[in-house]
Amino acid sequence: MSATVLSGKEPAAAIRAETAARAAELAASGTHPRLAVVVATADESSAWYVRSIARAAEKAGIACDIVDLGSDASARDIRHRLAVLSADESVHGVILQTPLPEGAKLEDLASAIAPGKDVDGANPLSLGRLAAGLPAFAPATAEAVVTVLDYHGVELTGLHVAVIGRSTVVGKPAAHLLLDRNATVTVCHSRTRDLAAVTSAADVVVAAVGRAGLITAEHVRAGAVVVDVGTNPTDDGGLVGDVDAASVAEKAGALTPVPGGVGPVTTALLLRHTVQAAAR
Ligand SMILES: NC(=O)C1=CN([C@@H]2O[C@H](COP(=O)(O)OP(=O)(O)OC[C@H]3O[C@@H](n4cnc5c(N)ncnc54)[C@H](OP(=O)(O)O)[C@@H]3O)[C@@H](O)[C@H]2O)C=CC1
Ligand SMILES: Nc1nc(=O)c2c([nH]1)NC[C@@H]1CN(c3ccc(C(=O)N[C@@H](CCC(=O)O)C(=O)O)cc3)C=[N+]21
Repeated sequence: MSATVLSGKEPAAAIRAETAARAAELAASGTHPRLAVVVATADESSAWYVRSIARAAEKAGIACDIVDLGSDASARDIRHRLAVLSADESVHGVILQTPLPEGAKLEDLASAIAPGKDVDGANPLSLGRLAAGLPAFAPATAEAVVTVLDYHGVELTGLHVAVIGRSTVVGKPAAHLLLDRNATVTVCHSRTRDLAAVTSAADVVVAAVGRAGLITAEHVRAGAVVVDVGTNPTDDGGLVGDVDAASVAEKAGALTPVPGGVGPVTTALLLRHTVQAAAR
């Protein structure tokens, strides 16, 4: 028995099409949606993401400025640039890539992103509003997790979901979005004792760690739904998830692939948020 593949390609294409149509409407009325991507890292998985944002933005009719400050940028420089972009009326969305240089903390720097332009939900105000159930942009990756499950008809109410990872970009906001959908959520991290025991009690496992192949069949209950958020570059230029797909596919009921799962949906949602920000 092999797990059903929960592809992100179809929901991503639908979101991109709707986003391109809205971008064209806005352009016709004189607003040209623009996203600024601030980069201060040489991380390869971040570089993959930035390339796919630039490509998808172009296709959707959204201008995309890559602002590369280099991996030795200071926290002060990054913060200043975010503030300048936030004050620029021609820019509708601002995102800061992680990881960041030593000593720079996303939660701290992102407070310089105006909440209305915070299309990746990185400003602590956005995360606070999300946790409080108030309107805010959710981090695109966290929203992509729920979007993929929705698209494939996974009804979350009452399910036990184990989220592995507690970052501000993925784990924490994903836990809030899942709670909002009436799931029972357990958040795991590097200090979790007996990870496999915790995750194999869950109906749905969301892996957002950043370690290739960490999640094996022993972490997963038979028939469970597994969402693989990890994007780990391989030596030969490929990309693999946090889930050991070969062993997990034999036990899980359903599994999102890498590539072609959460990633494309993340990119599509980021652009949707940008158009929403431009429409305001
Ligand atoms: N597909 C997509 O759209 C996206 C993919 N990603 C990918 O998702 C992954 C996670 O990203 P991000 O959240 O930013 O990463 P972070 O490094 O910020 O967070 C990783 C989390 O995993 C936890 N962790 C580390 N090792 C273990 C372990 N052995 N067992 C259990 N938990 C562990 C850490 O725990 P602790 O807090 O205790 O340190 C931390 O909470 C990366 O591969 C990244 O590239 C990220 C964003 C978007
Ligand atoms: N503030 C911040 N927010 C992020 O969301 C964020 C970040 N920093 N830093 C880096 C990680 C990594 N990440 C990816 C998203 C999509 C793909 C993606 O779309 N991958 C394609 C393959 C790549 C391609 O085809 O171009 C796929 O999975 O099919 C990859 C990686 C977001 N991240």
